[in-house]
Amino acid sequence: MAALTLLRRGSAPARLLSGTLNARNPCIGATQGCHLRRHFSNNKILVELDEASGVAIMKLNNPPVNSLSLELLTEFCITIEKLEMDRSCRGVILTSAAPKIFSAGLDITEMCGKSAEHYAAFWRAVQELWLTLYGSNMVTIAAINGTSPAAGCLMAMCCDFRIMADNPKYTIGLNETQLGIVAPFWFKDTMTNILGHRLTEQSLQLGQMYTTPEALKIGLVDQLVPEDKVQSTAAAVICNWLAVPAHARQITKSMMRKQNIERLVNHREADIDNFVNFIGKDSIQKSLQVYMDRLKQRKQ
Ligand SMILES: CCCCC/C=C/C(=O)SCCNC(=O)CCNC(=O)[C@H](O)C(C)(C)COP(=O)(O)OP(=O)(O)OC[C@H]1O[C@@H](n2cnc3c(N)ncnc32)[C@H](O)[C@@H]1OP(=O)(O)O
Repeated sequence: MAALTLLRRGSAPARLLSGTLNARNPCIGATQGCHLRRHFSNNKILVELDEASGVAIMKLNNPPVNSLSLELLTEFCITIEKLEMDRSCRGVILTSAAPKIFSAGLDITEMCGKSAEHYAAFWRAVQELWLTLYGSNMVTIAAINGTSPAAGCLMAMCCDFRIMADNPKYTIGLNETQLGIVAPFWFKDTMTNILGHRLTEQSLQLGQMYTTPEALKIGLVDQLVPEDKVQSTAAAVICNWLAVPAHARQITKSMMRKQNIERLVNHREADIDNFVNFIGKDSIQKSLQVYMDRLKQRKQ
């Protein structure tokens, strides 16, 4: 099932056309103290949906570093699809349940020493995450409360707005080349739409991880706030986004993202073949192993 919500629902979806009392300002209910909260979680994702505001807080919960395993990727897509179908949900704040780490990116162990079938299933799930999140009709805000390399950064870049904790220890970026691997074209396209061609080229070639002031300066994140203000700022920002007429905002989002989404949809199988061939190479397996060994040695 291709999770192409924006393309599937190119015009305003029925659930929004049906309207609600607070359709113009969905945060009114929340400020009036009318809180109907629903909690649901699967193994790796915690969700709290406030029906008054229409906002779900979605927390990645895969300790110690929220690496994106096949299980987490699958649960992530199911959760977004579920929220997308839920009439009472119109926006998602994506954040981490782990202290200091938003997400360590793809689970490297899923890309080491496994079969070609496993690599293909894993990569399909990574694609699905991107299609689901980047193509979501909902307002999506990344509340980046920790370091966020590679696919962690990609997840944040898929969102409509990025708020990051202003902590000198946190970094964010697409560091794939540092692992000896190459970010695929749709990672590159996502970053290019945010940073522009020149900066993306430099950033990808160097596998650059940015400090928080650097990330703000180049526009990789939209706002820096003190660590204890990340969630409250995200809640305030999402209210502003939800106050815009939904159908107009959604069509605009679709217009801006459609080309990138179609590109992956049209080349999905070739992209999987490419990944499987690339990641299965002895030299690439060696690079990943060296990288993992270095990570472990840092601790000793
Ligand atoms: C064609 C191919 C394209 C593929 C595109 C790839 C996209 C990706 O996302 S690749 C993944 C890139 N991620 C990274 O480079 C991050 C690596 N991790 C770190 O830099 C650090 O772990 C940290 C900054 C995220 C956290 O540091 P710290 O709090 O000091 O925690 P540890 O380093 O001690 O890590 C704890 C534990 O977790 C393991 N681990 C860390 N990252 C990953 C990961 N991405 N995948 C799998 N496992 C990871 C780490 O090895 C430690 O394990 P143990 O030693 O067994 O405790």
